[in-house]
Amino acid sequence: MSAPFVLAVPSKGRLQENTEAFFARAGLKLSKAGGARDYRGTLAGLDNVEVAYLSASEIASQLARGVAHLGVTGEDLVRENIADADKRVSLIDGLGFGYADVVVAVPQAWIDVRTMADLDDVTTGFREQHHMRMRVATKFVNLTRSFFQSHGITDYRIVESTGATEGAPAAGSAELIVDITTTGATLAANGLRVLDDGVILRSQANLVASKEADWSPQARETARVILDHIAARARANKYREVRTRFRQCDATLLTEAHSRFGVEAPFGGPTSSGMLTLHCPPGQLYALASFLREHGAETVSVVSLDYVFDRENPLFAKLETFLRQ
Ligand SMILES: Nc1ncnc2c1ncn2[C@@H]1O[C@H](COP(=O)(O)OP(=O)(O)OP(=O)(O)O)[C@@H](O)[C@H]1O
Ligand SMILES: O=P(O)(O)OC[C@H]1O[C@H](OP(=O)(O)OP(=O)(O)O)[C@H](O)[C@@H]1O
Ligand SMILES: [Mg+2]
Repeated sequence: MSAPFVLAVPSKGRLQENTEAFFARAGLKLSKAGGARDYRGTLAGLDNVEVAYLSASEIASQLARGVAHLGVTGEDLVRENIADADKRVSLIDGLGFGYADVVVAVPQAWIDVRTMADLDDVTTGFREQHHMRMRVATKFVNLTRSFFQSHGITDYRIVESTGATEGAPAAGSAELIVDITTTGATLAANGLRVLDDGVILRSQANLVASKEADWSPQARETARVILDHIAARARANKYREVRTRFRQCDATLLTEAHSRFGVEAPFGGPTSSGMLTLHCPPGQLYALASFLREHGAETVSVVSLDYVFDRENPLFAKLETFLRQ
């Protein structure tokens, strides 16, 4: 039997729920054979796929090492945990959940420190006054180092923190922090404020491919099938299907509809009897329906799409390009 294709997904919390829902919407059902406590699962209909349930940071490491072929994890963890990330993994697609910003935050009481340049100014004075370097509490050691370096800040020291980082300044174990924030509530509750240019990374959950994994022809075929489902669902989400039929419907009208409403005509222009199927961005539906009726349509129907399978699969194309590099 050939080696399994490994898909690594988050094992807990909102990331797990969102990941399962995301795959389900794409028609790919994840299931844990042994129930909730099992850390191995399957993907319905794809026998050679092994689903590995892991922590989000472990997923980043396994992708770097090639233990998993594809995985779902946050971009922040990819950039923090994988040196030379763009060579070793490819961010195939942002999944629209798990949004979090990695930020530099200082005590609100530091009214003169609004920017990274201000921070640079105070670090030197701090060192002279306190005979130690300013301390930054974070678990994002690598992201912090490269961001501070890019701003020319060198007079600081990192204090590694694995939990309750926002509490470090009040507890006296650091002067400022680098951590993730989504709503900003935790920072505010701890009397902290993000510097104006202090957003290091805007992260979200991504579908990530590993370069090092064993990309046998069978593994590539499995990836193609998975990415085909995902791309078909993504394409379906972007549009609603609009149908109409009226005599005056012609190529000129279609050109105008395309430029005004961003519609696509996936099956070509109107037939000789004026039958037309369009794919229209959801926000433009009413405007399009009004336009078509103004030009002679009696009826315009609109339906949601579940999947749109195109011959071209941009996600698989991206994977292939990455594996060739
Ligand atoms: N409000 C949030 N809190 C924590 N993580 C979030 C939040 N919003 C999005 N994320 C993302 O979720 C991922 C972290 O998930 P999680 O905390 O489950 O993993 P982990 O850090 O590996 O596990 P653990 O916290 O048990 O060590 C990161 O990519 C992070 O950006
Ligand atoms: O900006 P906010 O919306 O307040 O979110 C940010 C906070 O949420 C997370 O903690 P969480 O409580 O999820 O626990 P975790 O660190 O174990 O993931 C994260 O570590 C921050 O502390
Ligand atoms: Mg966490």
